[in-house]
Amino acid sequence: MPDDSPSTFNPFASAEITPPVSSHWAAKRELAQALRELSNTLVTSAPSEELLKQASATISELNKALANSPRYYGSQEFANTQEHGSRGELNYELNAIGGLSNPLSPGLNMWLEGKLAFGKVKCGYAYEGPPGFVHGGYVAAILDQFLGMAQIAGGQSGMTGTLHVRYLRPTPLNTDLDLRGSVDRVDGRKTVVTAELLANGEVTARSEGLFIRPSNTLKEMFEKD
Ligand SMILES: CCCCCCCCCCCC(=O)SCCNC(=O)CCNC(=O)[C@H](O)C(C)(C)COP(=O)(O)OP(=O)(O)OC[C@H]1O[C@@H](n2cnc3c(N)ncnc32)[C@H](O)[C@@H]1OP(=O)(O)O
Repeated sequence: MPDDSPSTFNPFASAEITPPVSSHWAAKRELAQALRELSNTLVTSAPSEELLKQASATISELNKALANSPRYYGSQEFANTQEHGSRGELNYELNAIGGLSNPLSPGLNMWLEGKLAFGKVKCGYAYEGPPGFVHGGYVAAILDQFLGMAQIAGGQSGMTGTLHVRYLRPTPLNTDLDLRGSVDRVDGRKTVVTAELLANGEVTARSEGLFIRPSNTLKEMFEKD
């Protein structure tokens, strides 16, 4: 699984949101944001059935128009075109948790300051689990992605082998959430990373992840087209 990102591309260099690599992705980010707003409206409104059906029909038409364009299934297929950015850059657009062009992603922003990792995210009503609070599965997903980035400070990257989350108190919706983490230890192909999720300065969840740099066999599996 070679890193084909240009050496100048480091989305984790600062707290600034990494700009899109092209006007194509800028437009997609806008559409993804509009879709997030649509999701938020859908789960927080009670329009008439007539308006709901009208909206379904309009959106289906729009979907047909968009689907009738070149299709690339997954970041690797986009990268293979050599027109839509490297796989590293595409991760920043398409990733399920941090991708800004992916409307399902809450848009986790992450960066490294020396050996410390930081992150910011906000989850709207579409992420509700317990009333008024973020679903625990999303909390775990955010921590998984964040720990996966933080492991870079240990000098290698790998897949999540285990993820432990301790939910200390409910994580509020519609609140700026902060993450901070660091590498605890590196042992051969294994990296252990710890992180905390905070709301209004209070820790709501603590986590530890074991990341394993894949064996050659697995790497070959990733590399095959
Ligand atoms: C370049 C990549 C970029 C990867 C890009 C990074 C993105 C990270 C951010 C997103 C995070 C994700 O969602 S990742 C997606 C969720 N995770 C996954 O789907 C992972 C699925 N599992 C796998 O692909 C595999 O099982 C691996 C990679 C975890 C390990 O496979 P392997 O490389 O063949 O490992 P193997 O030789 O068997 O074992 C090596 C050592 O690790 C131990 N070990 C193996 N698996 C586990 C495990 N799950 N939990 C604990 N320990 C384990 C073994 O006992 C052994 O210890 P010893 O005998 O040496 O002591």
